[in-house]
Amino acid sequence: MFSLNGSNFMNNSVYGVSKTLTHSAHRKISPPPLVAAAVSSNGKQGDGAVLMENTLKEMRENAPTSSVIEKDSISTVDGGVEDVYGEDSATEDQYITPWTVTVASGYPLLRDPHHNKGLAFNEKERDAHFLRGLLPPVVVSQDLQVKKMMRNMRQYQVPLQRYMAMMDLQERNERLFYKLLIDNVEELLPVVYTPTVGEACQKYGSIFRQPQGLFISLKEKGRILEVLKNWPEKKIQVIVVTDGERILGLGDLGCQGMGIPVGKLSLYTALGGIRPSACLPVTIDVGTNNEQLLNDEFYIGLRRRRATGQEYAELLDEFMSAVKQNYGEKVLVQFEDFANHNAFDLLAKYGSTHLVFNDDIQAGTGIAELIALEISKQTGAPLEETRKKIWLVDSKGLIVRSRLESLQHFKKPWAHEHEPVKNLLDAVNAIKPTVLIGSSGAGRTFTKEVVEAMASFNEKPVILALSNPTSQSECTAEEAYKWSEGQAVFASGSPFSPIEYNGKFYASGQANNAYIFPGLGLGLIISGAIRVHDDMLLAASEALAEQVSQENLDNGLIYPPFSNIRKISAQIAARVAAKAYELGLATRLPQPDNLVAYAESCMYSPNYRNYR
Ligand SMILES: NC(=O)C1=CN([C@@H]2O[C@H](COP(=O)(O)OP(=O)(O)OC[C@H]3O[C@@H](n4cnc5c(N)ncnc54)[C@H](OP(=O)(O)O)[C@@H]3O)[C@@H](O)[C@H]2O)C=CC1
Ligand SMILES: CC(=O)C(=O)O
Ligand SMILES: [Mg+2]
Repeated sequence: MFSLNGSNFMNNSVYGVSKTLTHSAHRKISPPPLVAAAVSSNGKQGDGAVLMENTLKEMRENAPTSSVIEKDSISTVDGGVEDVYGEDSATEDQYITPWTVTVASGYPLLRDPHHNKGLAFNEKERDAHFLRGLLPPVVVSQDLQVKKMMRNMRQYQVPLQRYMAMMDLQERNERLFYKLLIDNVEELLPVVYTPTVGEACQKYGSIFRQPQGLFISLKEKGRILEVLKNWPEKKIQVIVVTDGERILGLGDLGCQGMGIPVGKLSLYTALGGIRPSACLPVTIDVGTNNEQLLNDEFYIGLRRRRATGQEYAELLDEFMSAVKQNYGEKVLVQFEDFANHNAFDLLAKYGSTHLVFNDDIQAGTGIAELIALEISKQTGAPLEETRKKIWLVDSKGLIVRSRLESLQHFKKPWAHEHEPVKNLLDAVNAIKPTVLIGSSGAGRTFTKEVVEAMASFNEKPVILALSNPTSQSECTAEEAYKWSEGQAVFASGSPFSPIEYNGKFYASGQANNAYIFPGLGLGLIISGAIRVHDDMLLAASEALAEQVSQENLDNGLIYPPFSNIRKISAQIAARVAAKAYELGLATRLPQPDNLVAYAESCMYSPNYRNYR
């Protein structure tokens, strides 16, 4: 049976060979095990086993005899360890072997984020896994660890410090990281995701400590399959990939965009229950046109201007082919934060050959298309008619018929008959919309006059300021409520704290694709879907809308609280999976009777596992 739930991997089933183990765990070392299992998430032998066996062979040939090892196991006078493999004594021009270390127990176990439990290792585990003395005597529960981490986290005044503390935790103790995130999702989402992740990407070069995710640059052209094989996990189910050209509303951050796939995938796990080992963050580095980064001595990416045209297309094509070759037909690839001059082409090109979607454009101009599709579905009116209910404004003003020739192709369906209107305020006054959605990436474009106009012809104007991070929000929650005199139903891409206006509290919602993609991804995976269809996105939106209670609506909230997100994701996953079966795009047969229960049963739990 297919299961996403945790891993079967137990430390005892994996033999590890490490120099540290030689010294700290076994005073008399037994010969290296004859069979080395490459550590894969399910405990089975992966491709890496071959590499591991080669390393062992090499190690045996180079290793000292057992008598030397016995001598070696005695600490030297100054408390250090003897240089068994000659690494320390080798001069800089001599070659040394980068020994492969797999985790079995002892010190490396404490350094392995996938299995480390810190002070939560119990007495039995401390004995069985050579941890005695490596930890102070106290044994604590995971809940107490969460409590302590949250207390520490709240002491940081600067959001970026919280982000770095969370990233450190992810690198140190993965399950604790996810437990923290799941149990405190409303408080920590703004830390690992928007808005703080935006600042982290801007400063990624300076705060860079441990590499996260896979960096594929033009240097790797012709070798991308090899690069994918360097990634330690073999059973990848979701890839989030960016080329860093449109990071939130912050523009081109080049290679430093990596924070986004890392953050999105942590939400796939925390919010959607996809196993962390099944997630692969990727940044494609084709250069950057950001002069500031090109001149920044700490910039981590290629120091060249962006590749375009054929050079760009070939790299992306090699990547997409390698992904399919390495992980199969059913790996989900989410394109993230590509500039729209590439995003639409990539989606069109790979939509029919790969399991791909783009949560920006399928929720950007895509928002308009999905709303039109949904109205058409609910009313039976033709799509061409329902599109006419939706008007778009770009940097040049209202999108109208007379501009048709000069419009990018994705704007053309929205060019309706109307005289030209140059700015948003005039457009709002001319169209008198009931809902105003901002995804301009340009902060403060919903001015006082615009909000007042919305409030003048709507009892409850719906105002959605989707642009991220907070600095790019079209208006703040306070502005929306104040300028509309408390009438607005407001939600924003990055969260705002509740606002007090005229003695009343207004809590706004977070209109963010994070509600959708984790559940969508889970639904695609549990059904074994081979393509993403627009109807699946609609099914996901409908499932989300059904989670909004009357109480939420009465409080002016058009989104359910994030605190229920795992239940919401299971509902979304079930609806997406059902749609995949209905459309004949599901390959995991037979269809489970109860898709919600099945989705829930597949979700990763961050609770610690017991080790034999
Ligand atoms: N909340 C969420 O879940 C999501 C939020 N976003 C956010 O949306 C923002 C935009 O992303 P994306 O659509 O990919 O960006 P793009 O740059 O592709 O598109 C921005 C659009 O806004 C228009 N625009 C820019 N400035 C103005 C202005 N002053 N007045 C009117 N229109 C303007 C541009 O016009 P022109 O074409 O003429 O240049 C363009 O059509 C980002 O901040 C991103 O973070 C994105 C995805 C999901
Ligand atoms: C939320 C998101 O995907 C964005 O702002 O780009
Ligand atoms: Mg995005």
